[in-house]
Amino acid sequence: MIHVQHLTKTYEDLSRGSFVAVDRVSFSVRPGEIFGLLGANGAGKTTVMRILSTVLTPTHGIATVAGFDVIRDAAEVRRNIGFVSNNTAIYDRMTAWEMVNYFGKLHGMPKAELRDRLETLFTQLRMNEFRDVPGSKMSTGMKQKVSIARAMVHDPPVLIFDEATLGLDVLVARNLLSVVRTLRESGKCLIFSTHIMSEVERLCDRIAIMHRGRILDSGTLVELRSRHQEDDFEELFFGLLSRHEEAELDEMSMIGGVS
Ligand SMILES: Nc1ncnc2c1ncn2[C@@H]1O[C@H](COP(=O)(O)OP(=O)(O)OP(=O)(O)O)[C@@H](O)[C@H]1O
Repeated sequence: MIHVQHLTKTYEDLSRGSFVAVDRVSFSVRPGEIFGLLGANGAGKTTVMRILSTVLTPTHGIATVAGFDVIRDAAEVRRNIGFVSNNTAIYDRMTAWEMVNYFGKLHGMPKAELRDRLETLFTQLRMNEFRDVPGSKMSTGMKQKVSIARAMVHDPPVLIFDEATLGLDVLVARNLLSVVRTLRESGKCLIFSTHIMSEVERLCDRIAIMHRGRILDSGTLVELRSRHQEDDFEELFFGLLSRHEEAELDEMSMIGGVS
């Protein structure tokens, strides 16, 4: 469903010059699977997600979603994905129902089909009790559900969650994770980025650990634990990062020694 191969993104930055934010990243995600991108701030997760949602173009490499190339077939990719982040705009004066309906119309959905879809979504996400509440009166949890419903209105096979639990209280974050699990059961292909280790541990079928634009390792939790002979996931994560940093320092000192 999602195939990413040697994906690279370089930003031209005034202070840093040419900066490689994503460096030859490769992974695949299947239907019915939750793939977790785990990394600290600045690891490059959002950049990968933005490339997959066609907001950014890669500098090198290939990314396809549902068989469509993110550059050549951007419109098809957008039809096949839903994007959920933590800062989706919620319009103060529109009700939950109006907002999701509005996005369905933007996707060109016929009226009757859209109404049925909204009924299904509002039931599935337990949104019926606030379907007529305007954005200005919604709690954070309600807003997050509207963002998810909005991303799902056209029933895309692929859903991208970029740091979607950021700023949510424990209960709301827990609900969101349970929605993500339900989506997996319905066969959706899900990619989920976070810096919270317990979330990937509890939720993701496979995990890629990202640091400074690179994937340091990826696999199921069981595979990662056995490969690194470490049961404590936090220790595993920091061990990987520090070994990577040491290797980079060695590389730099070798280059320094040669020149
Ligand atoms: N438009 C841009 N121009 C220059 N540099 C950028 C731009 N966008 C992101 N970066 C840099 O690219 C790197 C990766 O950023 P990105 O937002 O993808 O990481 P992230 O893992 O999602 O982190 P965060 O959780 O902080 O969003 C960071 O060093 C960031 O400063």
